[in-house]
Amino acid sequence: MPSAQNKTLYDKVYAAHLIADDTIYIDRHLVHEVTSPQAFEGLRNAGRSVRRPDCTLATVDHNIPTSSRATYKNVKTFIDEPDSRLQCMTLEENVEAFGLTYFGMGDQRQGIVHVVGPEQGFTLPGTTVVCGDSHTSTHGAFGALAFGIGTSEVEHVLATQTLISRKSKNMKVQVDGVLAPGVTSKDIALHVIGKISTAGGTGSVIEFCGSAIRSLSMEARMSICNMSIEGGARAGMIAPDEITFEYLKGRPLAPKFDSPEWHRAVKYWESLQTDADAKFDIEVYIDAKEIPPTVSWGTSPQDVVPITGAVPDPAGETDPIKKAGMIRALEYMGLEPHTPMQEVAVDKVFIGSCTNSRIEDLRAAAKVVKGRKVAQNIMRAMVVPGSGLIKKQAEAEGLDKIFVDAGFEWREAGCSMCLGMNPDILSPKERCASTSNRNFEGRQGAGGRTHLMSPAMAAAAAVTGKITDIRKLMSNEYVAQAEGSPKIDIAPENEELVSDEELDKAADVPQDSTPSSTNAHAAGEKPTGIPKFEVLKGITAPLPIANVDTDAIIPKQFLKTIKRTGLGTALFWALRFNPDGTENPDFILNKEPYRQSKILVVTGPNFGCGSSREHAPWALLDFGIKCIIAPSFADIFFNNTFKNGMLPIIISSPDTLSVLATEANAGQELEVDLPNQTIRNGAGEELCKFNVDGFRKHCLVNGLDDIGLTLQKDNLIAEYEKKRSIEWPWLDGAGYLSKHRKPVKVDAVKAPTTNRGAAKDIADW
Ligand SMILES: CC(C)[C@H](C(=O)O)[C@@H](O)C(=O)O
Ligand code: SF4
Repeated sequence: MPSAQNKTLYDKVYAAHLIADDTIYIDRHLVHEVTSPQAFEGLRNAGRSVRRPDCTLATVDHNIPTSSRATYKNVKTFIDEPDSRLQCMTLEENVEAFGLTYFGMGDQRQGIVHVVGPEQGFTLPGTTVVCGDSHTSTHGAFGALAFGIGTSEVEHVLATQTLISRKSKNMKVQVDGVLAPGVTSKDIALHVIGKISTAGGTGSVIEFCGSAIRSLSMEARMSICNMSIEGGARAGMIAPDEITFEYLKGRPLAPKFDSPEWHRAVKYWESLQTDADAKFDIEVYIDAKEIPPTVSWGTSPQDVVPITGAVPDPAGETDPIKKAGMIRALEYMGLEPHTPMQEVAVDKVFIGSCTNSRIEDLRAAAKVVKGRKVAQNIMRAMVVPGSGLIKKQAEAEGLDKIFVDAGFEWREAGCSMCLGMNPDILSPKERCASTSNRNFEGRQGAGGRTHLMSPAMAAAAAVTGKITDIRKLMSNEYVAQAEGSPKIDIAPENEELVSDEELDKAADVPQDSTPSSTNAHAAGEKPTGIPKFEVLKGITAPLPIANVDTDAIIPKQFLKTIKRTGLGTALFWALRFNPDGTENPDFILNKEPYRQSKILVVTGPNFGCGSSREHAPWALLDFGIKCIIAPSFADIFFNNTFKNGMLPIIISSPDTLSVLATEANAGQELEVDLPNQTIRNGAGEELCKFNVDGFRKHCLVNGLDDIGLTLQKDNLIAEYEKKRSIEWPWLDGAGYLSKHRKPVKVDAVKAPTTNRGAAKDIADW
């Protein structure tokens, strides 16, 4: 452990939240409709309450249509797609039943969860922030330790306000110097990922530092931290400074500006700097002037080239797994090696997502678009602001008019075509210039082709009809600022909000309840169960693919369920099935004996990268696969498997992996013995040993659910909360909740009548 003088920012925030044995306190929990239904269901089944409703903020973003809300009354009548509607209605029932602050579709503050948190001042320096969403890394721009979690962990945080989180490695990405004109924080992010790869940050928390980073606005910093998950990192962080404090001034959920509490908070926030002699496990140095406007060519965020570059040639790649991946990516993307990127025509343009949908992004795009028209060949160009308040701000500045005059659609806030869980999708083979963060196969729609780039570059592609070097369209006034622009109210008294009395009535709130008294069940808490894992013997399927992302393990259309079961048929959907729905006979799990597989041996690194969707392990489990062996795993996926009684095994020796893959290729069974940490062949001969974390092994072998175990530490959690109230009083029950709602006791939680149509309409509040 580093001494008091040589700590990184991450070391400091982690240490300040440590309660016991890798258990950290969570200050801020953001919730959305996709990854929460099963977590709330788990709470209900165990009779548990939400420990800190005052530290929890919910909104809908992934499933909602981005069409005009002029006729909006409620989600039940507004959302056509039944599964999307069900997921949003389920969230509304849950926030009502558990007494949580919620920004619904009728509320101007609704938006993408990672846009809303910072905008409201819910995200603060030095806090721990989690959400059932991989891009929670965004909030690290404030010097918060912010990371995505799976649904089981969402349940853990709701119930305990803590998380079991092992200390990660410290990684530094230092970018010094001045960015060249036309180069934005999105280009920094893409350039860094191209350099370190999508697995480069695995097991690490990245601190972004250096003069180029310091010069960035908060919004630009958020775009970089947002994409640190694409670099495989657990989280990205930037030390707070004057730019951070300036951004937080006047935010409704931040300490009141210039109050004694504000000054106390700023003093603390100023201490959140990496000490001069702190050591990092990994260091990456980049000269800002070497970063060009950057664009992706393939199906992984690491597949990037400078805008002046060309599509790469797999012929030059010697690693067989990488070469096969490149060939597949080029075929999927419909690109020929050596094609100059600027000759690639696009069909659609998407400006939005939690990476690039903030006001500065829209201003940068509008500057390029102003006085120009969307090119003839562009079938659809959309601007989707990240929140209702950003939309309002942009309209006050007249940006909507610039976009609409040019031929863009001006939409309502949501995730939209970033992943297309709502109606905004690409058709097969359509090519999109997108400001989002992921270009995985099928990400924006089955068969759709995504090129990642900055908002200015996407705007340039819209007006020229092809991928374009932004520098060709730039005028001298190109700056991401709007001097003297009108300021809108970011804490509007929302007419859509129902009255306090109605809220209290709706939640049946006991007036005397306090946050720390909500854990009515804590004292007698017994650990409940997950399936035990001891010895697993079975057919093992070989998978020689690198960077298998969770979108590939289970695509977005299957995330709309509110259950954990029945996802086996969706496993590896695009690999297993042809576009016409027939089976792809070449895919390993469609062959005998692999249809019966219980184990997967993956020979490429970084299995399970990308999204935090726990649907990925649920789908594997439902198919029958309980153990995955791979050279490395993405962090969130790795955690999620254990929570479901599954065992991910890291085998980093290529020779050992090849022995296991040979058995698998021969259709032989393997035997995984967890108590003895041994893998044997079908005849019982030992092939290798493996390592596993002691606590995780204990939970798996004994079938223990760690929520129950954590709740046994209730006195430590309560003690920490007392200390937190004294040291950082601004983190308690502030803002909207204290104004509108009180937390609920466990026995006041009413199970909703049903998750289906019979449930009563719930207005936004
Ligand atoms: C739905 C959610 C689990 C997912 C994530 O974790 O990232 C989504 O936001 C995405 O971008 O793929
Ligand atoms: S990455 Fe896309 S889908 Fe995921 S939270 Fe951000 S905007 Fe939504």
